[in-house]
Amino acid sequence: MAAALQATPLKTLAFSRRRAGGAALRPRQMAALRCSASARSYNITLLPGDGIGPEVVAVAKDVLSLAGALEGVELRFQEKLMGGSALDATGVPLPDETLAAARDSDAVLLGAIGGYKWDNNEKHLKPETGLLQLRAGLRVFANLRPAAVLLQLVDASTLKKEVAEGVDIMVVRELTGGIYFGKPRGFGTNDNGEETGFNTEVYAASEIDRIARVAFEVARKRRGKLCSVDKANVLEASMLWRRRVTALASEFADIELSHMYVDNAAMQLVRNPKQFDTIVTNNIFGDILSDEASMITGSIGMLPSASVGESGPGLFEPIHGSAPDIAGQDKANPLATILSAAMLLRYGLGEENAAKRIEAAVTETLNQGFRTGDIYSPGTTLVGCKRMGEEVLKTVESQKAVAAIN
Ligand SMILES: NC(=O)C1=CN([C@@H]2O[C@H](COP(=O)(O)OP(=O)(O)OC[C@H]3O[C@@H](n4cnc5c(N)ncnc54)[C@H](O)[C@@H]3O)[C@@H](O)[C@H]2O)C=CC1
Ligand SMILES: CC(C)CC(=O)C(=O)O
Ligand SMILES: [Mg+2]
Repeated sequence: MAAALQATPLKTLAFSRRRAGGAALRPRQMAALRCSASARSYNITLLPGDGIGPEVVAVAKDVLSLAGALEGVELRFQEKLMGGSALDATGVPLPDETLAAARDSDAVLLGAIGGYKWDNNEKHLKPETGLLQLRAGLRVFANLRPAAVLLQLVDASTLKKEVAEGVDIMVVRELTGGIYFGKPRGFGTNDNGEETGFNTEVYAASEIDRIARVAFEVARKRRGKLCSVDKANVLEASMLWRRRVTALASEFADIELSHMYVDNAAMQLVRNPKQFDTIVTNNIFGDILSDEASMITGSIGMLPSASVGESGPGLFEPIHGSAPDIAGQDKANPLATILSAAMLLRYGLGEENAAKRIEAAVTETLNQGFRTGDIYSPGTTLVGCKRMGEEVLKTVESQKAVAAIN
C-alpha cells in the first residue's frame, strides 16, 4: 500500500460529495495565519505552470493557507518554474532545481502546463514532457480522480438530472507507466518509405499489481465495487492487466470486481454513470475517461486529483489543462485546484480537519449561488476566478470549527 495513502486512515480514500494574482487577505485572515507560529508545519512546493495555472494556484494557495492556519497547521510555500514558463526561463520544461525542491517538500500543488506557444516543440522540449518527468521523478504511480456530482451543480451537468444526480465515482488511474512512457517510441519510415509515428503500451506485472491493490483498497472504503477498464480483447498489455487484476481479487473477496472494455466504459459513463463506484484503469484510458466523467459533474473545472506513491511527497493538481482559450481573462474555475488543495491536506499531510474545512467552504460557496462561467446556470451569480476565490476564503473564515461541519 502506498505509504502516502497510509498518512491518513484509509477510510478517507472514500472521497465523496462529498486571489488569482492574489486576492488580498483581509486582517482577520492575516491574524489567523500569524496565530499558526507554533503549529504543525509543512513545506509545500507550488508549481503554477502555464495558462490558467498561475490564476488558479494563487487562489488555491490562499485557501490552503487559511484553512491550515485555522486548524493549527503552518504551511510554508516555495514557488518553482515548471512547463512552458520553465522552458522560456531555463530551456527545459522541468529544471533540476524544480524536481529537487518538489522531492524535498511535504507535498506539491501544480496548476497546469502547456500552451500554443510550445505545441510544435520537439518532444523533449514540450511542457507536457516536463509533467511526465515530474510524475515519474516523484514516483507517484496512483492518480485518484474523484468525480462526484454536487447537489448544487446537477443543473450544470450535460446529462439529464435523473442520470447525473447522485453520481459518485473514483477513477484510479495508473500514472507512471503505459503508453505515455513506453519504449520504443518515435518517428520512423515504413516499407513504403512513408513516415510513421509509434508508441508502445507496456506494463510490467508489478506495475499492474500495485495500482490494482490501491484500487481494491479504495473500493473497500467506498461502496465495495471495482470496475477494471481495459482493452483486453485486442491489446496484450490489457490481457496481462486483466489477468493480474483478476488474480488479486482473491485477496479482496469482499470487493465486487467487474471488467469492462474501454469503449463500452466510455459509453456506459454517459448512459448510466451511477453503475460505477471505483474504476481502475491504465494511464491513457484514465486520462480520457476522467475528462469524460468531469462533464457529468458540470465541468472539468470542478475535478481535483491526488497522485501518490510508495513514499515521498504527493502531487496534487486539477485534472484540467492550461486552458489557453481563457487564460489571463479571470474566467477560470479555481474549484478543481481548491479541491486539489483539500486532497493535499488529506492524503499528502494527513490534515483531515483542514481538508474538510475547504470542502465544506466550496459547498457553502456554491450554496450561496456563486458560479464561474463553466458552471453557470440562470438564477446564479456569475463571478470570475478571483472573486470565486474570495468567496471561498470568506466561507472558510466564517466556519466556526470543523466539529460543526461534520
Ligand atoms: N495536467 C496538465 O497540466 C495538463 C495540461 N494539458 C495541456 O493544456 C493545454 C490545453 O489543453 P486542452 O486540450 O485545451 O485542455 P484543457 O483542459 O486545458 O481545456 C479544455 C477546455 O476546458 C476548459 N477548461 C479547462 N479548465 C477550466 C477551468 N478551470 N475553468 C473553466 N474552463 C476550463 C478550457 O477553457 C477548454 O475549453 C495543452 O497544452 C495540453 O497539453 C492538458 C491536460 C492536462
Ligand atoms: C498533459 C498530459 C501529460 C497528461 C494529461 O492530460 C493529464 O494527466 O490529464
Ligand atoms: Mg488529461
